Amino acid sequence: MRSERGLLIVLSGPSGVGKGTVRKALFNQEDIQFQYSVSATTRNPREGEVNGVDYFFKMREEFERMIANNELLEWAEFVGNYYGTPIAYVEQTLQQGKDVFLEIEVQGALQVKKAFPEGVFIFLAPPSLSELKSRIVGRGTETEDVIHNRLTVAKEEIEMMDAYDYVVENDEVQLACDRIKAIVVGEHCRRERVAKYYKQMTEVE
Ligand SMILES: Nc1ncnc2c1ncn2[C@@H]1O[C@H](COP(=O)(O)OP(=O)(O)OP(=O)(O)O)[C@@H](O)[C@H]1O
Ligand SMILES: Nc1nc2c(ncn2[C@@H]2O[C@H](COP(=O)(O)O)[C@@H](O)[C@H]2O)c(=O)[nH]1
Repeated sequence: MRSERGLLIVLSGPSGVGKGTVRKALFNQEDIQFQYSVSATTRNPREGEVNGVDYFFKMREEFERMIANNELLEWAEFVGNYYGTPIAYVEQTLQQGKDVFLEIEVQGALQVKKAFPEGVFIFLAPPSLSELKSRIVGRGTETEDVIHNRLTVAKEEIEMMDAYDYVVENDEVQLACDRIKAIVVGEHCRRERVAKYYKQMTEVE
């Protein structure tokens, strides 16, 4: 027995820890049944990124209109650009009983936690700060200034780890994927057990 609404799964963590890499690896696996929520952003597309697949790329004015029209479940300004989660897709998909997967930064994840405390909040942690730095530098997509800013923010974000339900270390991509899948299976089982016992108890009365 599955609960009627899907689970909202939020993967978050500092820039460069490997959220995008782990998310892509997860979605390449055949047994994955989560639906990925594509975010909106005002940042410029990186080489190879496709509008509507990686992000919905927006002008600042368009994004601000989305904020004003309450079209976003959460949004944040991160190192000079807006990022946000379109609410309509998330609501419709959860309503259809499907699990929705968000990959977002920490300010946004904390906003989602307020709106959807029943979500599953996973903090992806680097093996060390020096490894985080080499990953973000090694990716080669940011200027030195942006790297410096992202690392400064990362130190503050790591302090928010405690607000999450789970911490998953991204030492190896496949291991991180396996841990996330195990968390989701465990959460479904836990919620189904609670629903079953709740039904039994209320039937007795
Ligand atoms: N487990 C891992 N071991 C080694 N390198 C990794 C691992 N996971 C990701 N990386 C590398 O680290 C870099 C950053 O990864 P990625 O872009 O996925 O991070 P991110 O958390 O999505 O960053 P951002 O928040 O800035 O978008 C990439 O070059 C990626 O290949
Ligand atoms: N609060 C939100 N953060 C988001 C969203 N989509 C992506 N992100 C996060 O932004 C940073 C930077 O991303 P990048 O693609 O420019 O490297 C990263 O931590 C993403 O996870 C969102 O909808 N809301």
